[in-house]
Amino acid sequence: MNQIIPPTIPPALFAERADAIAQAAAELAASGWTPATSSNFSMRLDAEHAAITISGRDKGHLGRDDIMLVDMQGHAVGTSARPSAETELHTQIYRRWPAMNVVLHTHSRTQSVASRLFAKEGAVRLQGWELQKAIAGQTTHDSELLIPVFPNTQHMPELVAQVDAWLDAGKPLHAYLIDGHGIYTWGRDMAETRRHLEALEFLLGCELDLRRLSA
Ligand SMILES: CSCCC(=O)C(=O)COP(=O)(O)O
Ligand SMILES: [Zn+2]
Repeated sequence: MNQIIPPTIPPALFAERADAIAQAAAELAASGWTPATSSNFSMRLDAEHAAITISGRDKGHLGRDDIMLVDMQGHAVGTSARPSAETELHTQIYRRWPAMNVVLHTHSRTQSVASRLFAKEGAVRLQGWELQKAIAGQTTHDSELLIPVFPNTQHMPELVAQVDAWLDAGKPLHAYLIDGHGIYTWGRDMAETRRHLEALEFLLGCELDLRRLSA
C-alpha cells in the first residue's frame, strides 16, 4: 500500500500510531475478539486526520501497510486503499469528542450474544459492579451505566444518526453495542480504550451469566 502522508503529519507519528494499532489488534485477535477479518481500529493523528485499518484485512496480522489515513469525514487521504466500512463511526467519535484519540471496535462472542439478548430492551443497564469504575469518570459501582444497543444496518449514516440522537438527548455515552454485530468504545489513549473494552467484555459476560442462572 502506497500511503502519501501530508506534510503537516510527521511520518514517525503515523508509523508509531500504525504500530500501536497493529499491536493492539494482534492482542485482541489472540483473545478471539476479531473473528474472520471483523473489527476495526483507529487512532487520531491530529484535528483533521486519523489512522485506521484498511477494510477486510485479517486484524490478527496487521502491519503498517494495513493502516491508512482518513480525514474526519471518513475519506481516504493520500491513498487509493479502502478504509474500514465503518470508518464513519470512528470519525463521528473524533468529531464529537476532541479529547478522544482511540476507537476500538470488536466482535467477541460475548459482545455479539449480549447485543442480541439486550436489543429489545434497547440497552444493557450496568449497576452494582465494581468493574464499572474501569470506565473513565465512573467513581462508584452504585451509579447506572447504560450501554445502548443500536439496530444494525449496512448504511453507516443511519448508525451515525442513532448515535447522534442518543448524544443529542444529553445521555452519557462511553460505548455502544450494535445488534448482532459488536461493540464500539473509545478513550483518550490506547491504554484507556483497552481498559474500557476489557471491562465491558467482562461486565457483559457477567450480565449474560446472571440471565442464564436466573432463567
Ligand atoms: C467480516 S466482518 C463484517 C464487517 C465488520 O463488521 C467489521 O467490523 C470489519 O469491517 P472492515 O471493513 O473494517 O474490515
Ligand atoms: Zn464490525
